[in-house]
Amino acid sequence: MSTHAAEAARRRTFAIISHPDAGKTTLTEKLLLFGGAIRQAGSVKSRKSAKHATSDWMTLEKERGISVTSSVMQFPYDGRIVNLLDTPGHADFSEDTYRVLTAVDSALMVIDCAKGVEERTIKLMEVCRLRDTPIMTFINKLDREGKYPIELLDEVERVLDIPCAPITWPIGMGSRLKGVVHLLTGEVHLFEPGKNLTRQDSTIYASLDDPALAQRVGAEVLNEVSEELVLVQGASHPFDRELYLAGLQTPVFFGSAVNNFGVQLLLDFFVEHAPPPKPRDASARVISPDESAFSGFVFKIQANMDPLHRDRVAFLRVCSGSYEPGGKAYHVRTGKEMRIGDALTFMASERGLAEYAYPGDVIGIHNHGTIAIADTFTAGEPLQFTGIPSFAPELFRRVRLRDPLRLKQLHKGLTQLSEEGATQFFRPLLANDLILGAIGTLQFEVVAYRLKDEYGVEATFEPAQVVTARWVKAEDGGALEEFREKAAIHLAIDATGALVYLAPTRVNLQMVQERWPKLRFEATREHAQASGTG
Ligand SMILES: Nc1nc2c(ncn2[C@@H]2O[C@H](COP(=O)(O)OP(=O)(O)OP(=O)(O)O)[C@@H](O)[C@H]2O)c(=O)[nH]1
Repeated sequence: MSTHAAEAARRRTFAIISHPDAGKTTLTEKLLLFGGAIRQAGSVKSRKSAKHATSDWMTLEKERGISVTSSVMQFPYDGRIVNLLDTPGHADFSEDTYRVLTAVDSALMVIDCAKGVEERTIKLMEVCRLRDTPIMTFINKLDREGKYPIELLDEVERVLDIPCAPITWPIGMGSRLKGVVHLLTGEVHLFEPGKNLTRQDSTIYASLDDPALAQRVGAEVLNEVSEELVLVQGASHPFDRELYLAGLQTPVFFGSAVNNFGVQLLLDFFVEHAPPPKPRDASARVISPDESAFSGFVFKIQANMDPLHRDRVAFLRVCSGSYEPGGKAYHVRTGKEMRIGDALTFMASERGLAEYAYPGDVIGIHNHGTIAIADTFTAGEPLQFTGIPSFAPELFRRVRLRDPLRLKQLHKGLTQLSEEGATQFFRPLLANDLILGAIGTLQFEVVAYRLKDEYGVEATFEPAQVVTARWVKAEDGGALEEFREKAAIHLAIDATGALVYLAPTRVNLQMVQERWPKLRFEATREHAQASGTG
C-alpha cells in the first residue's frame, strides 16, 4: 500500500452533533484529552473559563453559552488519526452544521439522558440520513437522574427511526450510578466521581458476576441490572458493523462526559469501527481516497478565526492524494493554479502549519476572497465534488450604520462574513442602504457582534420589507435588461455581483414570475456558479 493510502486508512473523520446543551463541547474536550491534545486533566471548569473553551473560540459564544461555529481538531489515538469536527447546536446555525456533515465520514450523536431525543437531534438525524452517515450515540449525564435507559433506546428507535445496538449499559443512574458494563467484553467499569477515569485510572472488573464487584456496589443493584439486560437483549439488536456502516444501526454508549466516564470505552470502539475516508462523488466520476492525485473541496469559510491573525480561512477536506507543504493546486471554478503551500492544520488547541495532510484530513487555506464554499481543488482534473448544500436566506433586515464614515469597513465586514455562507448581503440598485439576509435570527446578532469586534463597525438591524430573495437569470439578455429597468426598485446585487430580486410579498413574487416568463427566478445562488457569473 502506498504511504498516502495507508495514511488514509487510519483516518477517522467525524462530526459531533446534538441538541444544544447535551454536552457536545464537554465530550469534545474529553476526547481531546485522550489524544493528548489538552494536558490539563481533571474535571471541566466552567465553560466560561478561557482555558476550557478549546473548541469554542468566540467570546460571543461564551457569553451566550452556545457553540456558534464549528471547528476542526485533529489528534492521534491508538495508531489512528482522529479528525473531530465540532458543530454548533443551535438551530440558527444549522447551515454550518449541514455543510460540516458533508465533510465527515461518520457522526457522533450526544443525547442528554434526562431530555432524550430533542428537536435538533431529529433534524440532524434527517441530514445524516440523506448521506447514510454512520452514527454512534453517546447518552450523556448519567450522573443525573434521567429517563430509564430502556426508554431512551426505545425513544431513539421510535423517534429517530434507527435500530440501536447498546455497547455499554449503565449500572444505576443519578446518585445511584455505579458503573457501566461493556456488553461485548463483559467488563464492568466502576464510576468513581473525582477520578480521571481513563483505563489506567479506573477500577475494572472482568464481569458482572465478579464477587468483588458485588462486594463493592452491593448485590441488589447488580441483580437489577442483570434483569434489565435480559430485557435489553431481547428488545435491542446485536452490533452489526455492516449495518452501522450503512447508517442502518447505531451503537449506543452511556456515560457522563463531565466526569470523563464511559468516554474512553466510546473512543476505543470508535477508532476500531468507525469508517475511514470513503470514495466521493465528483460529478464526472467517483474519487477514491487511494488515488494518488490530490483533490478536495471547501466546506466552510471562516473570517478572523484567530483574532491575532485576522485571516480568512477556507476549510478544505482532502479526498485523495496528499497535501504537501509548498504545493500548488488547481482551483477548478476559476481555472487557475493556486499556491496552497502554507495551509493550516488543526492540531486541537493550536493551529500550526500543515506538514502533510491525507484523505480525511482538513486543511485551512488562506483565502483572499477568491475561494467560495463548495469549491473543488485538484491536481489539474476539472472535477466538481457534489452534495454541498446551499441555503437561501429566509430573514431580511436593513443594515443601519451608526457612523456613516465607516461605510467602507461595513462593506468589507459584510462581504467577508457573507463568504462564510450563513448570511448574504444585498445592495439595492436604487438605494444606498444594505440588506442582510440570514437563515436564523441569531445570525443578525452574531453579525452585529462580529462587525463591532472584528471590523470596528457599529451597526444595527431593522425590519426590511423583503420576504424572500430570487437570483434572476436569463438566456435572453434583452429581457433581463428590460426587467432590470422596470423592476429596479426591488432589485439588488449580491456580494458576488449577481442580480437578485428581493420580493416584498409572496404574491408580488408570483405576479412578477408570471409577467416575466423568459426569466428564471432561482431560490439559491448555486455554489458552482458563484463569483459573479449569475
Ligand atoms: N451533570 C452533568 N452535566 C454535564 C455533563 N456533561 C456536560 N454537562 C453540562 O451540561 C452543560 C452543557 O454542556 P456543553 O458541553 O456546553 O454542551 P453543548 O452540547 O456543547 O452545548 P452547545 O454549545 O449549546 O451546543 C454544561 O453546563 C456542562 O457542564 C455530564 O455528564 N453530567
